[in-house]
Amino acid sequence: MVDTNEVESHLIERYEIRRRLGKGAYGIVWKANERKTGRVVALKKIFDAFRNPTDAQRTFREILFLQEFADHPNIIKLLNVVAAKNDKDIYLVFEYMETDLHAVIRKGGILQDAHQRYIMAQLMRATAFLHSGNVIHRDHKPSNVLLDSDCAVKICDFGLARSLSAIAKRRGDSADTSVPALTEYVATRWYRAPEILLSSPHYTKGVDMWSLGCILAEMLLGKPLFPGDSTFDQIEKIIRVIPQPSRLDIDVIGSQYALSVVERAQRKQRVTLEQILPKDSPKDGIDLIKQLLVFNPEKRPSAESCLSHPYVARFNTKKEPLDLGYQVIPPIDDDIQLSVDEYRSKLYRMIREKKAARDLERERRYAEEQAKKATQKKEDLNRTLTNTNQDSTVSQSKQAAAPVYPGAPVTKPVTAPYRRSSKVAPMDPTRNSRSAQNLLPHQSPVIHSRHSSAPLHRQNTREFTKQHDRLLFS
Ligand SMILES: Nc1ncnc2c1ncn2[C@@H]1O[C@H](COP(=O)(O)OP(=O)(O)OP(=O)(O)O)[C@@H](O)[C@H]1O
Repeated sequence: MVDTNEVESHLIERYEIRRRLGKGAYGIVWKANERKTGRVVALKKIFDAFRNPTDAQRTFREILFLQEFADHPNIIKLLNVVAAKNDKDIYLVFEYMETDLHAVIRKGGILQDAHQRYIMAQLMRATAFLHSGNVIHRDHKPSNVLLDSDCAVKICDFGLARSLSAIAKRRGDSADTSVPALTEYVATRWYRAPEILLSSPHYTKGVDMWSLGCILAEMLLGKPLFPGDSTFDQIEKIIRVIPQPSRLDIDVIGSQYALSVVERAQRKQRVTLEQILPKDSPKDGIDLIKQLLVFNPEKRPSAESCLSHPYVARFNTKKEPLDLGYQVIPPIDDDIQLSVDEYRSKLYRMIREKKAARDLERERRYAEEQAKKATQKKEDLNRTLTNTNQDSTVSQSKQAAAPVYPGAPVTKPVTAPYRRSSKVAPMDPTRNSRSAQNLLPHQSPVIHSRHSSAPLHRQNTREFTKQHDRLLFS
């Protein structure tokens, strides 16, 4: 039963709330129908989004990064941001996904080997894209991996994401791409890399790669690989499985406690990954996990290089770019906490500016497409005219070189009428390549039918904004 009191009336006017999808630490997510279009969306209410500077910063980051990475098919699309009338809560409207990886793993028996590989390939692509913008997600875990019935993956929840470029810029040292550890880092313990657990003063893209290793192991195992119930228990569970770190590996993370904690954790009986994982686990899958779950973050492979690993290579068939093309630098220094009001007004301004820039870009692309179409039309028309002239020339007289009418230019003899099929256009390799989806068994038992995913960002954007000044985005 949906408690509609939890959603403000101006949202109810716009969205029909269907059912609750999930509840996280920061908000509730509902499935809803946009009344005007009927499209299915996920509505996330962030409670008291600006309660204190830390929460305000989290809200700010989440929206900022969602906007930056919106164009990747494996990253959830933010369709709208709606401010609550109380100016405290914020509603985020997302494209709807049927389930998440946590729910699917918990049900058990749904994911086959091909699904698991395909999911990993998509996670690697999304992560490579984020990392290309020099951003780390910092909260990769199964409940942040959304899925649909075609096994398409979209990662969500960017509340902990951080820009490495911003840190480097602040330090005036572009080569240093690590983030100083922050006390507010609250990512789920089970997926935390050892350097975070050991309070390393900095961390890198390697933290996401560690979490991806944990996710793959969880898919094979059917339950979390390292379900620690305290920070030390977490370290112990990790250390007894992964290869023993060398002194150099421990020094690399620059944590003052690391050596003593690791030595204490090493007292536990060791166990191999092969002993923990099911007997029929694919060898290449185990190999990928072993590469990702190494103590020294510098020795973990990058997301991009993982895409050529045999476990995922066959499923890496998508052609969308892996590179954002620029580095994301948030307009607010991450280490300076602003007041709640400053965050709020900066956020609203940023959303509006981004939207204006995107509208402009969309219009530019639209104009470009139209110009291309017009040129094509003109060419087609010219071709048709030429053919008509040629045909009539041939049929009117066999004297091809003779002018059709006095003063007309001499037409060349036509040996065959123009036929489109006589010239075969070069094949677009991306169109005919079998997508990974085709390789997969369709319709898994619990992930039901997929909803249409028309290019939503093209729909009625202006109208929405005009309709209600609380609609910040759209
Ligand atoms: N676009 C979506 N489509 C369908 N379900 C979604 C969508 N977005 C989120 N969910 C569901 O809601 C849950 C919580 O979402 P989200 O992680 O964004 O919230 P959160 O409060 O930031 O969570 P956390 O406590 O993990 O930080 C997800 O695990 C997922 O089950």
